[in-house]
Amino acid sequence: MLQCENLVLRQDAFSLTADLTFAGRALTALIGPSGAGKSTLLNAIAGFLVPASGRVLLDDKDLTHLPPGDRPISILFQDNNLFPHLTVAQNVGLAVRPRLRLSAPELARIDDVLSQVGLHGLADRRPAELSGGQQSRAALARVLLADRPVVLLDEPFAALGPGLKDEMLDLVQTILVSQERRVIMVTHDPADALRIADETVLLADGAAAAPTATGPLFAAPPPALAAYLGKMG
Ligand SMILES: Nc1ncnc2c1ncn2[C@@H]1O[C@H](COP(=O)(O)OP(=O)(O)OP(=O)(O)O)[C@@H](O)[C@H]1O
Repeated sequence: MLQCENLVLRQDAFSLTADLTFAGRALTALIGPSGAGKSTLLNAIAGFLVPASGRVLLDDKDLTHLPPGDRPISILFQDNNLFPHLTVAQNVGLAVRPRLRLSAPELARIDDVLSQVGLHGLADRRPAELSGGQQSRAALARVLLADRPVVLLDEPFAALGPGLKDEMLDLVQTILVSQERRVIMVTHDPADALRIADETVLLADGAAAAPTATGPLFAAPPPALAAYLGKMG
């Protein structure tokens, strides 16, 4: 169970409060207007932003003051998930060996995760030799190899066309959720949340609302969500 306990997050004049429990093994979407603090909240969970107050807990263990690399958390961003000078296998291997001295069992495991994401046979390519969708799959393969229980997605598929984005969302659901990872996904798009998120957290007006079942939330949106959906037209 992941908890944001009485968190207050500040970035210059911006402030966000979050008192949330991400229970069970659900996939949660974070949605809300631009600048509402979606990335800020993910960064605090991942350890890139120190809270002004409050705690981040995973299964009752206090993570608040652990550096990002020591947290049992993987994060995927929209950009810069892959190093251009490294092959796909090396990019994925960074998850387990920062210096890339990979053992035979590790190389076999890399082959295995590449197959899981549909990149069998492309291990020796460089990112520039892959399509956008294949690059996303390679980044996801690294998350699989890292094998951390919490996975944070900060709109990693936003640059893909709608068909490819849906394919990646489905892959996230079928692989990560079936492996019982705790996935929290930032999105601008209600369709993404409705497609794969069991529950959704609305961020608006400086606060994160409690996680709510996604279908019912969008079927009867509270005023702040209705305003956001209205602006999306
Ligand atoms: N490094 C920073 N320094 C100062 N202010 C920042 C910094 N990063 C973000 N902010 C501010 O914090 C607020 C929340 O930003 P954040 O990126 O978390 O919003 P978001 O909901 O993820 O937005 P978007 O949907 O546009 O990505 C914004 O007002 C932003 O200007």
